[in-house]
Amino acid sequence: MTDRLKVAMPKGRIYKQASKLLREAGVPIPPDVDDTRKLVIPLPELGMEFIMAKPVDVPTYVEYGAADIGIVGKDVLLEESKDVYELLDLEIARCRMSVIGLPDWQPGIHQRVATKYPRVASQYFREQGQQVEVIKLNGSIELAPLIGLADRIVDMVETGQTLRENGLIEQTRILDITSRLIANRVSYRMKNTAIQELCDRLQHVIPGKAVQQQGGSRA
Ligand SMILES: Nc1ncnc2c1ncn2[C@@H]1O[C@H](COP(=O)(O)OP(=O)(O)OP(=O)(O)O)[C@@H](O)[C@H]1O
Ligand SMILES: O=P(O)(O)OC[C@H]1O[C@H](OP(=O)(O)OP(=O)(O)O)[C@H](O)[C@@H]1O
Repeated sequence: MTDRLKVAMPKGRIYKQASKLLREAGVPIPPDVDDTRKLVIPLPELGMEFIMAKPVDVPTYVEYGAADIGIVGKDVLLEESKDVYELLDLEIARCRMSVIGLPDWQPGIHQRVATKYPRVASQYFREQGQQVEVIKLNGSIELAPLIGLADRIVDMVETGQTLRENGLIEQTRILDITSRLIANRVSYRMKNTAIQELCDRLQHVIPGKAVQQQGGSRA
C-alpha cells in the first residue's frame, strides 16, 4: 500500500463539481487535470493519485482497494451495493430518482418498468406492493415508454427538461440524490490520518448541511 491517497474520481458530470469542491477545500488540483485523457494521474505534491473512472465503477475500485476513496452518486452506491464506507454527503450533483410515465398511463395487469437501476427500482415497487417486470437499460431511458418497451421508467430527473421535451410526467419521487465520499474499509484504517484530514477540509466547504456517517455504514 503506497502512502499516496488513491482517489477514484468520476468522469463526466460529477467531476466538475467534485473538483471544484476539492479545490475549495484546499486541494489545488492542477487545471490540466480537468481536460486530460490520462486515467491514472499522480499528484505527488498533493499526496494523492487520481484514478479517472466511469461513475458506475467507482464503488468497485474502492471495494477492492484499487482506490482508497472515491466520489460517487448515491444512486450508484445503492444500485451497486458494495462493501464500502460512506463517509460524507458532499451535497453536489443534486438530482432525484423518480417514477416516470406518459400522461395517460393506467395501471395494467402486467406492468413493465425500464431503468438503469434494476435493484433500486425492484426494491421500491416491492415495498409498494406493486408487481412489475423490471427491464434493465443503459441509457436514453425515456425512450422506453415512448416506443412501447415499458409502461413506465425509473430514472434521474434534474431540471426536468428531458421529461418535458419527451412529453413525460414525473409520477413519484423515490429518492433525493447527491454525491458521496466513500472509502475502502482497510484504507480507512491504514490511511486514517490522510482520509480524516480530507474529510475535515471538505466538511468546511460542503454546501448546505453535511451528513457525517464515519466509520460505520455499509453503503
Ligand atoms: N441530470 C442527471 N442525470 C443523471 N445523473 C445525474 C444528473 N445530475 C446529477 N447526476 C449524478 O451524476 C451521475 C451520472 O453522471 P454521468 O452522467 O457523468 O455518468 P454516466 O451515467 O455513467 O454517464 P454516461 O453513461 O452517459 O457516460 C449519477 O450517478 C448521478 O448521481
Ligand atoms: O432532468 P434533466 O436535467 O433533463 O436530466 C435528466 C436526464 O439526464 C440523464 O440522462 P443523460 O444525459 O445522462 O443521458 P443517458 O440517459 O443516455 O445516460 C438522465 O438519465 C435523464 O435522462
